[in-house]
Amino acid sequence: MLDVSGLSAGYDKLQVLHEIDLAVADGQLLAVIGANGAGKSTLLRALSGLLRPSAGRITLAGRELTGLSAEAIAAAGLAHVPENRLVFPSLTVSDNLALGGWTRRRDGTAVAARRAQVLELFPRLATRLDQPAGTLSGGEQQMVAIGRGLMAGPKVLVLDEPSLGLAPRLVGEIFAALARLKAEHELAIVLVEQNARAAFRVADEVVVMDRGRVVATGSPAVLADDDRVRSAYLGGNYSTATS
Ligand SMILES: Nc1ncnc2c1ncn2[C@@H]1O[C@H](COP(=O)(O)OP(=O)(O)OP(=O)(O)O)[C@@H](O)[C@H]1O
Repeated sequence: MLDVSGLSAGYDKLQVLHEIDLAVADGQLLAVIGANGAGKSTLLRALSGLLRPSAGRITLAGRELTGLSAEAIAAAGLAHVPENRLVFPSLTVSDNLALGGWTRRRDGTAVAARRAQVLELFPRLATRLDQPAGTLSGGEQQMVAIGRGLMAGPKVLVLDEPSLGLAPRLVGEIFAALARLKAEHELAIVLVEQNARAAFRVADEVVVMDRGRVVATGSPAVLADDDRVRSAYLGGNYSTATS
C-alpha cells in the first residue's frame, strides 16, 4: 500500500532523514521505534507532505505522492494524526469529527457511515458528542484525533505517539482500536511509538531508527530476539511468549 524508498528530508540545512526505506501493506501495522531525536516525527511529516523530501520516493497504492502538497496527500488517502492530539478544544466532539470528514462533505452517506464506524470503535465518544473536545481526558482527546483522521476514509493512517502521557488502560483501548482497524478494516497503519513494548504487541513489522537512519527492520518476534534491540528498547526481561 505505502512504499517509501531512499527518503531523505530535513529542516533548512539540517538533514534529519537519510535514505529511509519502508513499506506497509493493507491490514498491516508497521511500528517505528527509536530514541528521542531519531527522526520519527520528521519521517511522518515527510510522509504527509508537511515537509518536502530532498530525495527518495513515496507511493501510495502505486500512486506517486513525492513532492505533493499535504492537502493532495490527504486527499490521496494518507491521514496523519500528529503528536499531542491536536483537537479543536472549543468545538464539540461532533464538530471535530465533522471537520475530519470535510473533504467528503458532498457524500453525506459516506460521512455518516464513517462517523458510525468511529463511534463504534470508540464508544466513549458516543456519549460525549456535544462536549467541547478541550474538556475531554487526554485519552479521549486522542480518540477524537484518531477519529478525525478516520473520517476522511484514509487508506493509510500514520500516528505519532498516540500513547504519550496516557494511563495504561487508555493505551490498551487505543491499541485495541488500532488492531481492529487493521484486521477488520484492512487499513495500513504506521505507528510511531516510544512505548516499544506496547508497539511490539500490536505490530506486524517493526522499524528501528537511529540518528535518521533505519538500523533494523523485522517482525516483532525476530527483533525481540536481537539482544541490542531488546536491551535498548524492550528491557532485559521482555519475552514475546509472556507479553
Ligand atoms: N522544526 C524543526 N526545525 C529544526 N530541527 C528540527 C525541527 N523538528 C525537529 N528537528 C530536529 O530533527 C531531529 C529529529 O527530530 P524528531 O522530532 O523527528 O525526532 P523523534 O524521533 O520524533 O524524537 P522524539 O521521540 O523525541 O519525538 C532532532 O534533532 C530535532 O532537533
